[in-house]
Amino acid sequence: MNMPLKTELTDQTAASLALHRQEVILPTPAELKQEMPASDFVIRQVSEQRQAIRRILQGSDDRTLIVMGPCSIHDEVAALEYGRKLKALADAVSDRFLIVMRAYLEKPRTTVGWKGLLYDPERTGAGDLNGGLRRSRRLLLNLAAMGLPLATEALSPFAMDYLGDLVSWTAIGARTTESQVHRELVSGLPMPTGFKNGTDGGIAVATNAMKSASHPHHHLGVSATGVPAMITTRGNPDTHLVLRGGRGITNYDADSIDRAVSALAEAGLSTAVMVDCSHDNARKQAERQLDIAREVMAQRRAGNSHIRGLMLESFLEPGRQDDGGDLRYGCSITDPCLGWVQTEALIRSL
Ligand SMILES: O=C[C@H](O)[C@H](O)COP(=O)(O)O
Ligand SMILES: C=C(OP(=O)(O)O)C(=O)O
Repeated sequence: MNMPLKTELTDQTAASLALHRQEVILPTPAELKQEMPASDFVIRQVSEQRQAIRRILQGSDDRTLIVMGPCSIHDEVAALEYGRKLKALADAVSDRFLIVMRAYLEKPRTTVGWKGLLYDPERTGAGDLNGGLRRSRRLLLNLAAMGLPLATEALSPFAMDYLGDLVSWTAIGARTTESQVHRELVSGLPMPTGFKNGTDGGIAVATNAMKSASHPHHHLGVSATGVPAMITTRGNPDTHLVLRGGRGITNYDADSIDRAVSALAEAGLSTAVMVDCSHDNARKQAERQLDIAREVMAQRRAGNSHIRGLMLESFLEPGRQDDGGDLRYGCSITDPCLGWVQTEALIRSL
């Protein structure tokens, strides 16, 4: 196992650079995967789950894809308890829904804040990617062992190299959909990926992202063995739009969805749409997700076959809490979530 190692920078330029940044050596993706391998069974399961998601997005399976779970994971014990409950629910409704668990390990921040288990698992502010990578991979392995398909937000362009083999669906968030680096990343990802609309509610950034990510790219990266590499990607044919509202405006109503579908069709892109019932659509009030999910499913039942998925933020306990002191078990420390009781009742009622 690689021990953390602070590099000594020797020449003068490097010394001045060292004032601005420090380096802690991490395991390479290949080393971490060797230390914590995914079994052949899990690899096959992930591949089948990705295929099942693709079938829904392409319309050959008319179930609804639901990506749901905590806004962020800060406590692995609570995440595993949530995963067990979710798996039982997912099995019970599998004739109507394909449920994928949000196992979000990286959080994009509007300015600053805790960036997720991957970066700072003890939430001390000091950062610990060595610990975060291992704890993140262990958690995904344990959740995958339950048979759950897993979703993450792909934020760091490098994190997927460590964890992507366990992920069945991923999102590019509202704050990064416009980023060329993220579009290049998605172009090389092996799983279906949703691009969120921008934080201002505009969908053009997402349709541009889908076009860009469907093409091959060459970009600067790091190989599985940790050396600089030119990465050549194939283009990802399995991207779709996620409507999450923006700047006080919601976009889950029938007119907004129609406008989005027309824009996608005009651009020659997949018209499969997922509605994120949380974020700006819920105006950060978790309980609004209940009505939004019902309203969107009603549109679907009324014949809007472009609606293929929902996203929900849900955890064991409702609401959110500020981090620090005695934390309420199973309650979000980032955005507010539905509690489990509300979540289960909602899914069964849909
Ligand atoms: O989904 C979570 C948050 O909306 C996102 O990470 C931004 O959070 P922030 O505005 O609290 O930084
Ligand atoms: C940060 C998230 O969403 P968005 O990018 O829509 O804000 C999220 O889904 O956790």
